[in-house]
Amino acid sequence: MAKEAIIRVEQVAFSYQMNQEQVIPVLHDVSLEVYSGEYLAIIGHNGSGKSTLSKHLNGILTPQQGDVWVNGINTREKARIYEIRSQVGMVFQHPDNQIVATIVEDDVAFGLENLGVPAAEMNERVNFALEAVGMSEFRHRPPHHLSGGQKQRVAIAGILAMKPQCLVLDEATSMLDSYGRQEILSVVRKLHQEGMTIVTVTHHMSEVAEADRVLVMEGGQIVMEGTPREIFAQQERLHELHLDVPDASRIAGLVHAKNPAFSSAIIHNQEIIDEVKRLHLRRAEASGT
Ligand SMILES: Nc1ncnc2c1ncn2[C@@H]1O[C@H](COP(=O)(O)OP(=O)(O)OP(=O)(O)O)[C@@H](O)[C@H]1O
Repeated sequence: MAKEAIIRVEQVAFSYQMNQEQVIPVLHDVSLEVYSGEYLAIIGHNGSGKSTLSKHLNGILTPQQGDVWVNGINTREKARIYEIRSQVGMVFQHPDNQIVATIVEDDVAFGLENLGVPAAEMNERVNFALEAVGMSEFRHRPPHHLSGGQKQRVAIAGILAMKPQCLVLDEATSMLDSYGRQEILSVVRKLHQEGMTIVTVTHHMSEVAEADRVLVMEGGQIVMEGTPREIFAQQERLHELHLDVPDASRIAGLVHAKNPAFSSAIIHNQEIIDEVKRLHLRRAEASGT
């Protein structure tokens, strides 16, 4: 069955115009599709254009050349921007900058109020969204009493209340401690399992290992594409691009260099344990013990 694209980015170019003399070219002829139900990770070193690209996915930025289509709507159609943003929602790096109300449930309802959703439906959607991120019990709390991870969950709930098809996370875990990151990752994992399309921009390679597909950016272009396993197998190329691999891939690469029987195609911690067990078993069988 042909894959259905929710978002199409076609030959996009974009520069930031600082003043009359200074222009910073960032994206150069970038094309990609985001398919319904996939988990896509976008990686690249600082300044490679990931955030600028992600801001094109729901019309926060519009291309200077090329087009971006969200379910067939061109993001240049400013009259349809709410429609676009209710289909593709974005979560940013700083939880504090995304929270506008003084009570959690009002914050989650904020976007719906702007859309003029009737009160009964609004209540239903806020309940659903808070439940989905595990924040129902905090609904009457002021957001500034919450931890970073909890605030990000409220920000995600505000987007889920709009019933989007696609959630774009732009370094949404980078300000959080490891517990906060795990909170967000488990919410995102669950949403994806339930069918939501996820696009994540991240520097955390262990998060990338969870994706279905990875795009690597360099100098405002997409220079690599593949599954996490395909991408992380190319450690030298990633090194040239100043990118890391998950700890599990690095360890497997080191062991593989000493013992080629140990697989280097490893991206998850659990696979290291499985590989050690497999080799032990093989050795035991070979020695007849
Ligand atoms: N609002 C802006 N005004 C001017 N220049 C900008 C703006 N936002 C980004 N840039 C510049 O555009 C280039 C690409 O930035 P962008 O944030 O898209 O990259 P990135 O890959 O997301 O980087 P990082 O990993 O550091 O977040 C950088 O040179 C950056 O300084």
